[in-house]
Amino acid sequence: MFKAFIEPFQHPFPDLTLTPKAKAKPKDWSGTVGRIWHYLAVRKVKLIFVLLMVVLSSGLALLGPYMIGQAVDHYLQGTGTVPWPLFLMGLGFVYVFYSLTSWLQNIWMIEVSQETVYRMRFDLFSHLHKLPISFYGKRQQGEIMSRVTNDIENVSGTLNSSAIQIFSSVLTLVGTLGVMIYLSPLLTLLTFIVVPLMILGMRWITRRTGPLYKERQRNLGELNGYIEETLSGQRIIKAFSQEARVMRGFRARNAAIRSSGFWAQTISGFIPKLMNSLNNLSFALVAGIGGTLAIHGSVTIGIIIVFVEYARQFTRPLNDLANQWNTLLSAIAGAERVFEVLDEETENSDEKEAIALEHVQGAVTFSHVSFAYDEKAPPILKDISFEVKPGEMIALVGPTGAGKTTLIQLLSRFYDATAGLITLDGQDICILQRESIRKNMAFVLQDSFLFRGTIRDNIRFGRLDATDTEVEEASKLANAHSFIMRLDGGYDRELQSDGRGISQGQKQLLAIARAMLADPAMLVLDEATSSIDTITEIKIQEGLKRLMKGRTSFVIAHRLNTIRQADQILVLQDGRIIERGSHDELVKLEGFYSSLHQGKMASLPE
Ligand SMILES: Nc1ncnc2c1ncn2[C@@H]1O[C@H](COP(=O)(O)OP(=O)(O)OP(=O)(O)O)[C@@H](O)[C@H]1O
Repeated sequence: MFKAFIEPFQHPFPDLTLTPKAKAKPKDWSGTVGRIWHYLAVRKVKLIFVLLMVVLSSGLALLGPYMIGQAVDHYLQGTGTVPWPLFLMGLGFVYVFYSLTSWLQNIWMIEVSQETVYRMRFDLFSHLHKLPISFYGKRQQGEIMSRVTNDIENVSGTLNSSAIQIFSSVLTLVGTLGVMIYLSPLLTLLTFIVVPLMILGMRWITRRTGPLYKERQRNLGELNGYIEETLSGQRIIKAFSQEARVMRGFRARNAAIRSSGFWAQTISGFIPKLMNSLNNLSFALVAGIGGTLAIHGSVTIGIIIVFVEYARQFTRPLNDLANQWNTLLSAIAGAERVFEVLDEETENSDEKEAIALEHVQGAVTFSHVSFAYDEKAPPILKDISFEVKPGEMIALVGPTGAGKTTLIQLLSRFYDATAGLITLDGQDICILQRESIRKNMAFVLQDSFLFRGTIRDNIRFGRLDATDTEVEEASKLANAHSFIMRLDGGYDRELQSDGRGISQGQKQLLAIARAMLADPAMLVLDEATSSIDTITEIKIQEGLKRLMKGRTSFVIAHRLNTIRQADQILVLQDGRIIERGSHDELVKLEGFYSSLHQGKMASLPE
């Protein structure tokens, strides 16, 4: 139960947020774009250069056809000799310079967008480490991962290509329109007759594809969550032969992505077709009516050449706009999902004046503490009161679901009590910094989490500045040294994620060593229940005994023989303390504990 939430918090990450960000929730599209701009603005100067290059390249794209038209008219009308070598050099210069500005714009924008997503990813990841445990209870890990990876990648891709392309397209459109009106208002009108049709068509299409892209991102997150869950649960899936059921679940989620992806892409696939058809119509109008006008001498051939070229040029940005629009919508959907997480209240946000406890003694009191995970649901802990002196050992006993883990969660402030008071060394824990409480607590759990890395690094997770000698000393006290030395590579042996490759008992010995190194004033031990051989168990018990010496220890007990020495045993049932005292006192009481002890209950009741 503890495994998933405790260890990552033993060394909470400092406040690493890179970019100050607007806190308002994105209620709409423009809110999200505004927040992306916040990130982009970090590279303002580069961005200005990019925009300058876009303006230059758009201008050069207009200049080329204009020069060709002018040359043709000069030649046909015989109004002057065309200095061909100079003209060709000029034209060559325009196109080379056009390529250069486009290339520079591309390179610099890649830099801006990579910096943007780097900061976004960083902010998101560091924010994730500041969120309360309740946040993780509500979501699948894979779904959260999808936001850090897929959604952010989506924003990156769009910034690289679409954002600048859209700006460039708008510029080209406006520029083309200006020159066209200057050359021939009538031909301009003919060319632009198709534009309202294009806009209507695009609006019709994007209105349908926008929600589909959003749905696709959501489906992708859902699929990632499912994959993560089923991969980490492989052992159970195989043990219960549930492969077929898992495949059915996968198929349904995969099909949902296929369906939203299919419709989004099919409908947006109409855009180029629509644009092409309308483009051809515009060509035909310019060529047909323009040709007739040229015969009557109202326009020159050069102008018609310029118009045909511009007609192509202005439909290309329109085409691009339509295509990029979809990508942009999909990126905004991704960014919204990222900002949604960034807007989640952090665990520390209410603690500006919180006190840091330097030297914790380990005196703990609970007085009339009640707690409910959900305000509307009945409380899980009811009127809990007890007192622990520094260095005492407290055992928590009770049936499953009695509230033992919840009680510890309140002490470590993963949740705050709904009523009552909890103190540590006489201070209300609500006015203490969470970090200072957790730094003074270590957890040794049934299934302790180990990270990918060497055994040495995993032990050093208890105290990052510990020397190699200190790591080995702690391992010796924890009874872990001898098994580590027998392993291939010893302390440098690489562990796979979650300590796969070593046994359950060995994992526990490493967890004891880690806690020993952390040297905290308080300990939480979730006793191993089974699956550990007798010799290893003796070693673990010995290690734990040394670890508990002089520290306030809370032991969640599953078997009674290990808690005989406890200074206090609290028997919990349905969130209440029903019995309390030492082992001898409780046996004499002839109540719940005594029945357990005499073996009247084969195991703790459900
Ligand atoms: N995150 C949560 N949200 C809502 N309810 C929860 C949550 N965690 C635990 N509960 C509920 O709170 C009750 C007490 O759970 P808790 O884990 O504290 O019991 P426990 O005594 O430690 O049990 P076990 O020995 O099986 O670990 C249970 O009914 C459980 O369903």
